[in-house]
Formats: sequence, structure tokens, C-alpha cells
Amino acid sequence: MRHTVAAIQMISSPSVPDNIATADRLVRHAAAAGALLVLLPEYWAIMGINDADKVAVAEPLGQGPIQDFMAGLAKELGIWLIGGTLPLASSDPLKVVNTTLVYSPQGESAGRYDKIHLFGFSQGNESYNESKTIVPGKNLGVLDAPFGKVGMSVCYDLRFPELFRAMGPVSLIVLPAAFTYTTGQAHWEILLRARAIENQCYVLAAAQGGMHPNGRRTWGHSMLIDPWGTVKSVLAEGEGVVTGEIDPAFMEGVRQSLPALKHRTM
Ligand SMILES: NC(=O)CCC(=O)C(=O)O
Repeated sequence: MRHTVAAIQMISSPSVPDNIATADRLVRHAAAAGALLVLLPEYWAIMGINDADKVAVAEPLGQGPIQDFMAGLAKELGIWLIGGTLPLASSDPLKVVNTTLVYSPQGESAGRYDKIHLFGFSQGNESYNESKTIVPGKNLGVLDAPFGKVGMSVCYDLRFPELFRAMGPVSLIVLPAAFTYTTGQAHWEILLRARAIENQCYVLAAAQGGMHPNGRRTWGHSMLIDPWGTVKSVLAEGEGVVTGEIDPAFMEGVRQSLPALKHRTM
């Protein structure tokens, strides 16, 4: 049976209430288009003026306006909502955990993944060092959805194929992201398609896509890719929704005609 999924693209700001209002509007749009599973982007709840701004709005696990919003919306719309990333409080008062929380159609907590690989990049005027404000995760995140297993990853994780191999066979990889314009232009699509091709599964990537109030420009290009590596739908820039179908029969066909997953030797 085919299932519709959706990726939300945002241009998040420093205002959590504004970002919640935008996410609310776009997730409702995705659900009205028939999406059973909706993915928000990395940093959807806050893209601060300074990296440390997210520490001030970090929530303890299980309480706070960001988590209340996600749980309530998943239940109201009857969808699986994969909450991109939100800042969770960590044991270090100066840092957060950059976390994906999953809510079931009943609005219950159904999964968690803390971003493992923290982005670092320095070129010309551009410089990023997530380890200054984020504590890295340690555990894989795999959840059971109606169409099979879903492997969770976040943004810079995309560059580490061993993470995806360690998940075991999954039907769908989700990747909330905030790729930079510079690195996205060069690497985003090719890396996403490689993960889909080598793991013979669907890849759903929800991105930040535009110029943010903090002066950061993100690449966008939220997309759904099928197990053959074909881009099924994409949104280049700006806020919006990307939808497409997960077709387990198509995935099985790819795995049978090209049994590369069975031919692994290590
Ligand atoms: N937030 C991130 O992890 C950004 C990753 C990125 O832009 C990259 O090129 O990798």
C-alpha cells in the first residue's frame, strides 16, 4: 500500500511563537494533501540571531510549548509528526541537545534521535561550530511506521554513510536539515541521492531554505527521493511543502532486481 509523506521547508527566525505559527500552517497544508507522515526541518523552532539563543528556549524532555504544540497537532491531524529538531535542555547549562522527537497519530511520544555529528565549517566569512552550543547524541534512531522502518538522521549526519548502514534495512530515511547555501549547492542533492541508492530506500529531506534574520542563507531543496535515486519532488527555495508517495512494492522491485544489500560483505 502506498502512503503519502511530506517535508516542510521553512526559513526559521529567532521567534519561537512565529515559527510555531508557520509550522502549524504548513503541517496542516501537508495533512490536507493526504500526508500520513510529516517531517519538519532542523532548527524549525528557532534559528537565533546568535547560536547560543537556543539555549534560552531549550525545553526539558516532555514539557514546554514546542513539544505541546507538536503532540497536539499530531493528534488533531492524526499524523506521524517528526519534529525536525528542537533544542532540549542538556546537563551542560551552556549547551542543548539538537533533538528530533516523533509523535504518533495519537499524539504520543514515539521516538527520539539526538544529532550525532556536529557541523563545523569555516571558509571566508562563513564559520560554523555547532559543538560550542550542542551536546552530541550517541544512539541510533529507528522507528516503526505503517510502511516499514524509518531511520532518523539530522543534516551533517548525511556526510557519514556508516550511520545509515548501522540502522539496518529501512524503508525510509528522514533527514531534517539546515544545509548552508555554499555547501548545499555543491553537495546536498548528490549526498541525498547516494544515501537512497546505496540503502535502496526512500529519503525524505526537510530543509531550511532562504535568508534568515541572522544573515545565514540556507540551501533549501527539500525533497523526496525514491530507492532508485530519482528525485520525485523538490522545493528549491522559500517556505512550503514537498509531498510524495512511499511505494513499498517499488522498493521491493529495486531490491530484487539489484540485490546490492544482499551482496554486502562487511
Ligand atoms: N546544520 C548542519 O548540520 C549543516 C550541515 C551542512 O551545511 C553541511 O554542509 O554538511
